[in-house]
Amino acid sequence: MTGNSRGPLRPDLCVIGAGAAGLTVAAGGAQMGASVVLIEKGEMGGDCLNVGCVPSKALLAAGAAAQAARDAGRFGVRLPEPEIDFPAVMAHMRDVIAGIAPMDSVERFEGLGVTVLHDRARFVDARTVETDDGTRIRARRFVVATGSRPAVPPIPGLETVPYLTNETVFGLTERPAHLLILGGGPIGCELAQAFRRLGTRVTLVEGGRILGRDDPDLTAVVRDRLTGEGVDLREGWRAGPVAPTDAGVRVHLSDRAGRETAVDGSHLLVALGRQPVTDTLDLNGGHIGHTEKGITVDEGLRTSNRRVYAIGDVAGGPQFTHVAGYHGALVLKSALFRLPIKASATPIPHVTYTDPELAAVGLSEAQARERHGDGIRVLRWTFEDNDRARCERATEGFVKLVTDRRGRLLGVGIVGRHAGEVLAPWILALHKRMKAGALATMVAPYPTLSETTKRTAGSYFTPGLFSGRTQRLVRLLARLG
Ligand SMILES: Cc1cc2nc3c(=O)[nH]c(=O)nc-3n(C[C@H](O)[C@H](O)[C@H](O)COP(=O)(O)OP(=O)(O)OC[C@H]3O[C@@H](n4cnc5c(N)ncnc54)[C@H](O)[C@@H]3O)c2cc1C
Ligand SMILES: NC(=O)c1ccc[n+]([C@@H]2O[C@H](COP(=O)([O-])OP(=O)(O)OC[C@H]3O[C@@H](n4cnc5c(N)ncnc54)[C@H](O)[C@@H]3O)[C@@H](O)[C@H]2O)c1
Repeated sequence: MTGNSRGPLRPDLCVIGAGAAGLTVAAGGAQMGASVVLIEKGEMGGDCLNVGCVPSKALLAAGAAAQAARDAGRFGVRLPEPEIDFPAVMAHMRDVIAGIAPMDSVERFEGLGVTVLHDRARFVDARTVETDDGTRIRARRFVVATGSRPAVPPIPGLETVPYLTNETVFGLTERPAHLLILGGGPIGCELAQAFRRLGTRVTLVEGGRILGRDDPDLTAVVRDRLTGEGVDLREGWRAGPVAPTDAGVRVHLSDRAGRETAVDGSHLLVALGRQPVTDTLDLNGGHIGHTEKGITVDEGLRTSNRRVYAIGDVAGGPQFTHVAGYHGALVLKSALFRLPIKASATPIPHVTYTDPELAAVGLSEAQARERHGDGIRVLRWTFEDNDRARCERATEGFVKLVTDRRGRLLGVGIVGRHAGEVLAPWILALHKRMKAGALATMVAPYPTLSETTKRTAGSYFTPGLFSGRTQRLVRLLARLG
């Protein structure tokens, strides 16, 4: 780097935001020989580590431990109702974060040679970024990776009650008696199950249907489990005016038919989607086009300013940590090696970590019908037909595969135990544009949940394999001796 204390810093790469997206670029860039300035205004690691994936999965794990004790009777192991030490659960969650944090720390990044500035950044012109303390950076390329924050819609009265979002819920010190959750997306569903299993009464309000971007056949299984475990699920009800009560908060609900009702709780969690963090960047000053959905990028993740990339949640596409990391790797390829990149070149999987998990990659049945008409094939294999699932008494769920008429894989959805892990070979198969035969002919170890993969793919061939034609051929060959 050729910067000095008076002039601007002049790195090869200036990365704004140290979440999953920005850290991927900074670590990879520095290790590949580029000079890198990384600017972060808050905590290293961004949302995923501090207020997102990691704490939510740690709470789900604590909830799963409690539920395992409740369900142990099925195996002939009888345990009393588990006692939940909520402060200890939260300490477990913080300990998990603390264990991962060194990977994302200032110390590690400085050790890699990255210049880390703990400050807020904004564009002052098309090729200069400035931090609040006045440090100027004129980089060869900029990468905006400022992420997203919870969207808080203008629900009347919301400002009159203390409400939680993902930025505050993991800081609770006492277990909520009755948690009202607005929004049945991945955040709402995961936290509803985690808190319910940890002994909180939970009411989940969703204006449409839960996990609305997923195949309804798959979400039905998650719905059954949530309600079965006692989550009071109000689908089809939109949250309206909110008001404080003596014991907490009341939310008025209305449905499409114009009916009205209300729900009361001790705490309110708003999980109604995300909004990109663009407001303090002065994007217009940097000649960077944007909408309320995020920074506008092309297939190569470039903004309207050719020096500037935008990646991760702020780029307005699917909002997942693995997408942020994927974007980061692509940008390194483009910015450092000048190679062409295409963000849509590979299918993006997603997993919701409820129990049972819901995992999917590629097209859903509805999307496949829209694109390919009725010539598609839809194949299923249930967890009930899997011996490992039976041994573990986890027979809820199924694999749903969609292929074209020639057996080329179009998409797969799995709802069931460890669905996110079972999805892996399907992701590879879709990435490599394989046909069902490739998975049907592999040997899967017995008894594993992964046998569902082989069986589902194999069912593509069942009608032909066990047909009258095959039977006639076998009899003919037998007669020939
Ligand atoms: C509760 C919850 C659970 C989730 N669970 C999962 C999951 O299980 N799996 C999954 O794949 N995804 C999950 N996600 C989504 C995932 O957290 C995000 O997709 C991911 O964190 C996006 O990474 P990012 O780097 O784009 O943004 P972020 O992680 O938001 O990082 C952006 C960083 O930029 C900084 N910043 C912003 N503006 C400036 C500025 N002007 N100057 C300097 N710094 C700035 C911010 O402080 C922040 O640290 C979850 C999200 C939530 C909220
Ligand atoms: N496991 C994971 O990968 C994971 C987990 C959590 C979050 N995330 C990411 O974070 C994103 C945000 O999650 P989210 O759950 O906050 O948002 P979301 O957009 O997925 O879900 C918000 C839900 O709120 C509902 N809604 C909106 N207004 C409403 C109202 N007035 N009343 C009732 N319901 C209303 C919508 O119909 C929608 O279903 C996800 O889309 C995902 O990209 C991923």
